[in-house]
Amino acid sequence: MAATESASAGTNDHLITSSDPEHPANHICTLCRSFYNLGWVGGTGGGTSIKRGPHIFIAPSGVQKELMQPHNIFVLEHANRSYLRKPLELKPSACTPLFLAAFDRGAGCCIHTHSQWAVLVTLLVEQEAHAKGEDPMGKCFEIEKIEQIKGIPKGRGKSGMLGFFDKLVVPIIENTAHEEDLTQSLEEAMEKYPDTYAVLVRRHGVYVWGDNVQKAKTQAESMDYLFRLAVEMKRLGLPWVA
Ligand SMILES: CSCCC(=O)C(=O)COP(=O)(O)O
Ligand SMILES: [Zn+2]
Repeated sequence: MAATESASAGTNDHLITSSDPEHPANHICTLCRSFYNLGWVGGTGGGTSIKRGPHIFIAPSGVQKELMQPHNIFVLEHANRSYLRKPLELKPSACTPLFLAAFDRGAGCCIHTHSQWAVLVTLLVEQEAHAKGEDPMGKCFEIEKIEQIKGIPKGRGKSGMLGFFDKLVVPIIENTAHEEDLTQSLEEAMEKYPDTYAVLVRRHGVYVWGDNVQKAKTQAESMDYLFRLAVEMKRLGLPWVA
């Protein structure tokens, strides 16, 4: 269902006004500043969305994500996809339908990064498939026996985290000309790999989500650590799986 605008979308400043640093409108701005410093959301790419109660908080599209202020944040009613708050002269993030795909499946926060490590991993998986004479489409990034895998949960509806001897499998989808056109293939990957908390986008980046902000952040950091390590392992000729 596409998002629509409610009659009062220009007002409702109370929805984004709080002295609590963990209020989603404040938290999105703080997180994006730290993600910018990690190289995740530079050049306006990438972003973060948080769901609290019935409301989804969304950054504007095409803005410098590290400079956003709470008054720039959109608020969407999850149940009927209608905007309760729509800052004038701004458009909601093009990632909104992708964030919604994660929220529809129970996530509390979704992080989209343009990390170069994520992009490189998608290229290395593609290169390896070509080297074997295989079709890279539908291939996943797989890695095992690395301690940081323990930073990723076992799966939706399962308790606990992956163990050292578990294999982490992250599906990869093909990029499209427009961010929103990724939605169908992202949802297909989510259905095909119901345990995944991340989907890589070839030559683009990664979507990582979690039950809440803390978990999504931990998972995004763990994933990025593993992507970076995987790139360095490949450079050294070390295999990702035994
Ligand atoms: C140079 S960024 C291109 C768009 C993109 O991939 C992205 O993640 C940012 O989308 P938004 O609409 O949130 O600016
Ligand atoms: Zn993007």
